[in-house]
Amino acid sequence: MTDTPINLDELRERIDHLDGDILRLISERAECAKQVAEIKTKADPDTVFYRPEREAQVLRRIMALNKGPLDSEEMARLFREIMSACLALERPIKVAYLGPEGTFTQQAALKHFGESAISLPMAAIDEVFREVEAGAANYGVVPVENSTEGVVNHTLDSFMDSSMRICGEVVLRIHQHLLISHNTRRDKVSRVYSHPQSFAQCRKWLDAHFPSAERVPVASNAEAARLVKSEWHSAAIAGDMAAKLYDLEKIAEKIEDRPDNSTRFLIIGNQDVPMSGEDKTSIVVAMRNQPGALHDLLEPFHRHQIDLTRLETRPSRTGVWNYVFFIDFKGHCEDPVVEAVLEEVRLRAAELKVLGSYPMGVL
Ligand SMILES: C=C(O[C@@H]1C=C(C(=O)O)C=C[C@H]1O)C(=O)O
Repeated sequence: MTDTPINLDELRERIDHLDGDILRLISERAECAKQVAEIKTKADPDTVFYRPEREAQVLRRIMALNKGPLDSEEMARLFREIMSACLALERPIKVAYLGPEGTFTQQAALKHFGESAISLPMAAIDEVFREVEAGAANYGVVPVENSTEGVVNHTLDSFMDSSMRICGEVVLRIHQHLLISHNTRRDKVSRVYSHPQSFAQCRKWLDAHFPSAERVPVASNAEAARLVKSEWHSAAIAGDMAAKLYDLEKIAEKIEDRPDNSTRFLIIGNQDVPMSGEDKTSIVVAMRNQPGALHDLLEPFHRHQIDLTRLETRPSRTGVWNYVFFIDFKGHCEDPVVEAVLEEVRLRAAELKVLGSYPMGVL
C-alpha cells in the first residue's frame, strides 16, 4: 500500500474496491477449475475430479506464500473453501462419515473437504466403508487414533476385510465442553452423558468438578447433546458442532485433561493418490509367529532410514495372519526407496497390504 488512508470512509471505499477485485479473481479461478474438469472428462469420462495431492500442494503453497496479518492456517482455511466451491461446480463430493450429525468426525470431514461437500452420516464405521465400496459416497471419513485415548480398533479391523484405499488424513484438535440445555438447573446436574472416548479425555476434570454425577456412556457426543435437550438435571460432554446443532449452552469450555488433545481421521476411497511431495504410507503386515518377527519387519525401515510414525498390533482372525501390524511411515509407495523397503518386507512377511499413500495432513 502506498498512500495511507486516514478516515473511515476512505478505508471502506478501499475495502469495497478490494472486494470487487477478490470477487473477480475467485470467479476467474472457478472458470479455470471448470476448464480443468472439462479436460479431465475428455481424457476419461469416468474421471475423478478431486485430486488430493494437488489440493495439498495448493494449500501448502498458500501457507508458504502468506505474509500475514492473517495466520497461515486461517488463510489456508479460506482457500480450502474456495477450492471446495470450485469443485462443487462440477459435482459436489459425497462424503460418508461416522455420524450422527454434529460429531467430531463430521467436523473433520468438513475441515478436509470444505463446506461445499455433501456429508452423509453413517451409524457405524463399517457402514462408512460399505457406503464408499458400494459407490453411494465418493469418500469416507473415520477416526483412527486419539492422542489421549489411543487407537480406534474398529477402523483398523475394517481395513483387514476391505479393499478401500487411504486417500488422506486430517488431524483435528478436540475441545470438549460441558453443555446444558436452557431448562437444565445448572446447580442440580446429577448426570452427564457422553461417548466413552470423551469421558476418558475429561476424566480428571469430571473427578474434580462433578465427582458424584452419574456418567452415562452413549454412542456419540451428538447423541449425548440430543439427550440433554429434554432433561433438567443432565449435562453432556461434546464439541462445538453438537452444541450448535442442539442449541446448548457451554457451562465449562475446553475441559479435556490434555491441552494437546487431538484426533486423527483417515479419508478412505477407491483412488490411488500420486505423490504430493510430503506423503505418508499405511500398510498392514502379517508376520509368522516366530522369535524376532517384529525385528525382522522393522529392520529394513531402519536401514533405509524411513521414519515410522505409528505402529499398532491387532490380533489376527485367521491362521495366516499370526501377528498383524499396522504401520504408518513417511514417504510414498512410488518412491524408489520405499519400493525397495516394501519389497524386502514382502519377502519376510506372511502377507503385506498397502492401504495407501497420501498427502500428510495440511490443515
Ligand atoms: C482444478 C483441479 O481440480 C480440483 C480442484 C482444485 C482446485 O480448485 O484448485 C484442485 C484439485 C482438484 O481437486 C485440478 O486438478 O487442478
